Amino acid sequence: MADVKKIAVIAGDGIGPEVVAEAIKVMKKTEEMFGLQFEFEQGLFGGIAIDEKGTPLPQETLDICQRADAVLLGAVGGPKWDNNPKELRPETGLLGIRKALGLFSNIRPATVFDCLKEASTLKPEVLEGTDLIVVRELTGGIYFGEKFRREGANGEEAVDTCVYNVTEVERIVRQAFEIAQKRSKRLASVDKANVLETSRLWREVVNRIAPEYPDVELEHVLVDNCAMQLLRRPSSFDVIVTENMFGDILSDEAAMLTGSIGMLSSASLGEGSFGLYEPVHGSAPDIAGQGISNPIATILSVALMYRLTFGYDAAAQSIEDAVKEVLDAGHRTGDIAVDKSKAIGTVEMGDLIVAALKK
Ligand SMILES: NC(=O)c1ccc[n+]([C@@H]2O[C@H](COP(=O)([O-])OP(=O)(O)OC[C@H]3O[C@@H](n4cnc5c(N)ncnc54)[C@H](O)[C@@H]3O)[C@@H](O)[C@H]2O)c1
Ligand SMILES: CC(C)[C@H](C(=O)O)[C@@H](O)C(=O)O
Ligand SMILES: [Mg+2]
Repeated sequence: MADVKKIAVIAGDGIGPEVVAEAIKVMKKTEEMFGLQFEFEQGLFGGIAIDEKGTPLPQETLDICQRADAVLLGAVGGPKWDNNPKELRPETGLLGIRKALGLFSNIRPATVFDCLKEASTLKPEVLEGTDLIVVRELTGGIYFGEKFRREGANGEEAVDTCVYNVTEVERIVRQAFEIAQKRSKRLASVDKANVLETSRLWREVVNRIAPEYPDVELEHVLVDNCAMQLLRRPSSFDVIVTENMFGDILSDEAAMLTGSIGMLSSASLGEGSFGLYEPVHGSAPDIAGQGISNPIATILSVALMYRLTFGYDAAAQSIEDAVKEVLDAGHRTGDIAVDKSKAIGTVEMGDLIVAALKK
């Protein structure tokens, strides 16, 4: 039996609780099969925490996360809280937890399953061989810079500042080079160095670090061009490293290569093995409560947790193989179904993946 690992579960809003329930089902099955032991502790987070505790990230939820070995997060947000002031927005809780836990590195793999090529809006031949990772800086940049309103010469103005220091760039870029070294050894650093000072600093740091990784082929790509090349030649990318906001946008774009945002898992990491694992998608208010959301992004996030935090590689592989087997057999939730009339629900997809797990 492996040691007991503490998992903080913060399911959040909208489809968050639905997809997290399926991921926990998978974790429980792998406990039996692989001799793993988890202790789950639930915390209120996001809009539901605003409603019940008056803040999106209650201290007790942060405490649960801080005493855990890993965090499993669903999603936050919804129209109910969209007009709230900043400190009473679910998204502020999400940024707060990333910052409080020091999770500066967000790893978002976009792997195209062969059998899902027809689910993408792109031509199958363009997608052939696409398997990339977006490494997104997660605790800096415009998300965390000073924000304020002021009275300008022409009336009210809003200001968002974007700040990066050398240390913040160095640590994420080193991680990206190291990830690239373990993969196809190609790194695309994405910036807007033709316009932004933060991007010029970013590029300088990348160029200074690059000689330490001579086996990795480096290209600099401007973000607007990258957005285009992701659709034109997605399979030529291996690891993409970029700042916070560019990474947010490019990872949703990369999701469309896989067929749906419901397929994209993520790991948020700091210096040690502790990590927060969540699907890339949001709370999907348009489909919440209908039992039709795709739980695969969250289930694949568990596989990332097993590999990156716990080193449970066999159990991680079993989850990834089970997902592939279920998709190969033709089972689809609505977001990835070509024939929507044959789509299955969230719980059914979770059950099929649990049944396909093998030791
Ligand atoms: N990490 C997070 O918690 C997170 C991430 C993104 C957005 N959000 C929040 O979620 C709310 C909704 O945002 P949005 O609509 O821009 O993005 P979204 O990702 O929630 O939804 C975008 C579209 O993708 C679909 N979709 C998303 N996940 C799906 C799944 N698992 N299965 C099937 N379809 C899925 C939705 O139905 C919707 O049509 C907002 O409040 C936003 O701030 C939260
Ligand atoms: C909800 C929002 C704050 C968040 C982000 O922009 O980081 C989301 O879009 C994501 O990609 O995790
Ligand atoms: Mg996003």
